[in-house]
Amino acid sequence: MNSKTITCIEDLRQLHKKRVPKAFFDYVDRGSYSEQTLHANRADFENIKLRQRVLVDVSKRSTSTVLLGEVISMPLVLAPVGLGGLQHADGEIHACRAAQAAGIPYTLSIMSICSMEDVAGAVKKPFWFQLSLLKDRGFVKSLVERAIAVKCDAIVLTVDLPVLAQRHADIKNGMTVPPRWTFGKFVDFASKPAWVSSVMRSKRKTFGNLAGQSGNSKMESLAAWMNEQFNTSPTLKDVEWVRNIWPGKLIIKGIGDARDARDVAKIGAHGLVVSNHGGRQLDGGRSTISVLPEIANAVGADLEVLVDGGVRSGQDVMRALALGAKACMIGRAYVHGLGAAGEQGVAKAIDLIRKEFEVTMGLTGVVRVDEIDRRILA
Ligand SMILES: Cc1cc2nc3c(=O)[nH]c(=O)nc-3n(C[C@H](O)[C@H](O)[C@H](O)COP(=O)(O)O)c2cc1C
Ligand SMILES: CCCCCCC(=O)C(=O)O
Repeated sequence: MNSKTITCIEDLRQLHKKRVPKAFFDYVDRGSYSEQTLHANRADFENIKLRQRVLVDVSKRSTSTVLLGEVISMPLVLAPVGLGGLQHADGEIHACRAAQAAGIPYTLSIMSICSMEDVAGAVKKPFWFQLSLLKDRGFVKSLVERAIAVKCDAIVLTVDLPVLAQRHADIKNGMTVPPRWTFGKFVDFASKPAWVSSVMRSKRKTFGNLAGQSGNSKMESLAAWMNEQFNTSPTLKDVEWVRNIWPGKLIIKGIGDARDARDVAKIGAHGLVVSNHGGRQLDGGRSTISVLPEIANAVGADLEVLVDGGVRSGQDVMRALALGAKACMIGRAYVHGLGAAGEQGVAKAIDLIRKEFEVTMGLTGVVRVDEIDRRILA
């Protein structure tokens, strides 16, 4: 990667597309059904106009903030992303290292290729772990115990997958468990030799956290196991159950309605993420940035509100903070960096957003993160 000619997240996306087989790139890039929500997430950010302020001393700016009691270098968190290790060999380790070097939290997906023990053994600081309420509660409990043992900082409990939506591109690309092989796919893989030699040769190719679960070594039984395990429609009682078995910080991810937000505040979660799973679940739903103000109003100071979905720049981070978020999560923005160039690519994605955020602070007349509010919006 020629770091100097990469000037925005879209450049990393183009490089990612060039380097990673189409099925894996589309798995990241695309959304569910007609992709209306995927596109609304972006379009609604672009419609929020910032107010230019000058004649204010902005020579000394700080992007740092406090999130859930921890000082972080900017209001940004890497979101949980399944199958990261198929974008780049040991992808989750690369992403976590880049986040920690940049001073921001990293969230490991339950559906990662590297297990939480693999990541903990390869990085210096604690990270966040994303949990799903699978049907086998004994197994969920064992994941929580493992998260305690590897000293995870927080659990991010994802609740927006009560049923699984369809992603047309994944079906067309044979991005299924087990994968469907076609002649076209072989040709595509052959045109990405660097990816093939690293990812295909990597010893880690299946879901690390699920090792030992129903036939994890056999793709067919893993598919059946996953379909059964994810189809559980959890309720608030289940969230309370996690609250009772996890002693640390708990963040509920996938909230899109003020009623759910108030419920989550009542059961003593520390934070929530306004999220529609990056436009990969409910299609036809509202963008997250348009839902954020009503959720921030509904919970007030009871818990910390994060938002994700469509964040691609430091300007987007400013818009989200102005509308009530304490921080943003990014998914695709960093995975494009991961697919493009591993740890260096993720570091580049974070750095691009950090620099844009810092400049945007200066051009909207603010020097501290806690000064950002609705007044910076036109
Ligand atoms: C390829 C991919 C895999 C994802 N896997 C997970 C996951 O395992 N768990 C989860 O809670 N969210 C998952 N998400 C959703 C992200 O955590 C996040 O909500 C979303 O990417 C935010 O939208 P953005 O990509 O536009 O930033 C995934 C998203 C993508 C793009
Ligand atoms: C059985 C489906 C698991 C999906 C896990 C990854 C994910 O959340 C995604 O959006 O993709």
